[in-house]
Amino acid sequence: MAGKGKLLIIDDNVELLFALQLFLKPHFAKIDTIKNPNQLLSQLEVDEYDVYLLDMNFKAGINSGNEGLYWLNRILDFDSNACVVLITAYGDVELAVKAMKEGAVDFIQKSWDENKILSTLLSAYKLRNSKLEIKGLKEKQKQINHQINKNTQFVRGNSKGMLDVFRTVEKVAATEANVLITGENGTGKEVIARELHLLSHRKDQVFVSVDLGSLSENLFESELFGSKKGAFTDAKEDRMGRFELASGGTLFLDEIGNVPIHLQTKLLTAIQNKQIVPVGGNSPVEVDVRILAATNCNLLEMAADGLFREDLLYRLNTITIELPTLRERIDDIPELADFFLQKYADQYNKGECTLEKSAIKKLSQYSWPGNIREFQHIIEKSVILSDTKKLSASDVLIGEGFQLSKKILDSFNLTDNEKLLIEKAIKHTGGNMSLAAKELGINRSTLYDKIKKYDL
Ligand SMILES: Nc1ncnc2c1ncn2[C@@H]1O[C@H](COP(=O)(O)OP(=O)(O)OP(=O)(O)O)[C@@H](O)[C@H]1O
Repeated sequence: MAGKGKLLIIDDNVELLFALQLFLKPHFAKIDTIKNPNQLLSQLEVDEYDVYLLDMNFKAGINSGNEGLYWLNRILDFDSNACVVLITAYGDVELAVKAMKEGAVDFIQKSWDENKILSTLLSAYKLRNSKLEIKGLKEKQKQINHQINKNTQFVRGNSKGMLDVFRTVEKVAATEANVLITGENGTGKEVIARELHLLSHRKDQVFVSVDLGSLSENLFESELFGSKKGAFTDAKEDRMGRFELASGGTLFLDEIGNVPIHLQTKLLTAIQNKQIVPVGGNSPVEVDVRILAATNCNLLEMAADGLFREDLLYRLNTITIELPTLRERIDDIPELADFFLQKYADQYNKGECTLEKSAIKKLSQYSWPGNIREFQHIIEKSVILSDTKKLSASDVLIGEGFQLSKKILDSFNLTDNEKLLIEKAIKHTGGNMSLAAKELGINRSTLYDKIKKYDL
């Protein structure tokens, strides 16, 4: 069976070239040879090789190996994933080590046996395939990131509060500073974190978000730091945690104020040492992450009350960005309304829709305890239910979902009662979704799922 891969042999010993070509022919799809290394660059212009077998010494009498090192570097300049195996004079181990430091994958000493040279070259070919696979995956990751980033459109707004926010965002994005983003639920903290990532040097790497508010204490460590096979009953294989997944990119720690104090210590150690130890493992793994964190809690107050570690707070809040509530940025309501109107009109095939002045007025007068998240749901609901393309005040369905309670007080229906309890919890906590979720005994993402499901 014919071999795979292309091999280029560069050596000034013509007999050796001939012998090697004959012996290796069945194992490679193509073998070319060059006896004068000066022809190497022009050869690389015409063809691409998987593996190179390169002599270290070309000129009779000069055995410094420098010429081999020179050509090694030219090949790597041309293709950084090239797999170059060097032929060294017997006893030239020091030189071979130097060459491997410069990027050669292996070396064989002259007067080799045939099995040794074949196995070295076939291993180099395997390595080449792995390198190309990694290159392909990195490229794919870049494309996927690019696609995700393209889809995350948002409204910057022109209100004074948001202009201040973006002034800070633009100053700190390109730095490696950790940023703490504060603001009520639904004000767009994650949107701002993504924007910071996109404007940073890490933009081609991943943005990994973790909702610490919805992580149970049991899962906290394994989710963040990963786990080794056998660490607990269900750990059937090694699993990477969010820190390691985000390495090279940005890690967004959402709802940081909900982390119990004893777990804060573990978080601090990981951030401080830039190392994590997976659950069930004993060796630390280096991680290179930029930390962005968000909360709707007042961490300074929590620190004063002994509920949040001060040292962790100072690690996180090198820069703090405070997002205004929607009721503090009423000026942005027309732009936001237009943005979501177009978005949902497209999504539900409603054609070109517009909002009449009365509708904008109604949207501007409401207090928006759930901020932009609530605003977005109201526009979505209004687009779905309206019979007209020109939406007026009566088509804007603010507060319609909260009519339920009176009707079903005496009902034993489980769904109705679940809706009622959710409504009550949201009202009781003044729209604070984390607190409402806590009172209901569910996590925040489940609460959001239910709000969407019941159209509340
Ligand atoms: N400026 C904006 N433009 C468009 N959409 C936005 C904007 N800000 C927020 N949103 C939308 O509002 C919703 C809530 O935003 P986001 O999750 O970023 O808020 P948050 O403050 O992190 O919320 P929470 O505190 O509940 O985690 C999301 O669907 C988001 O896409």
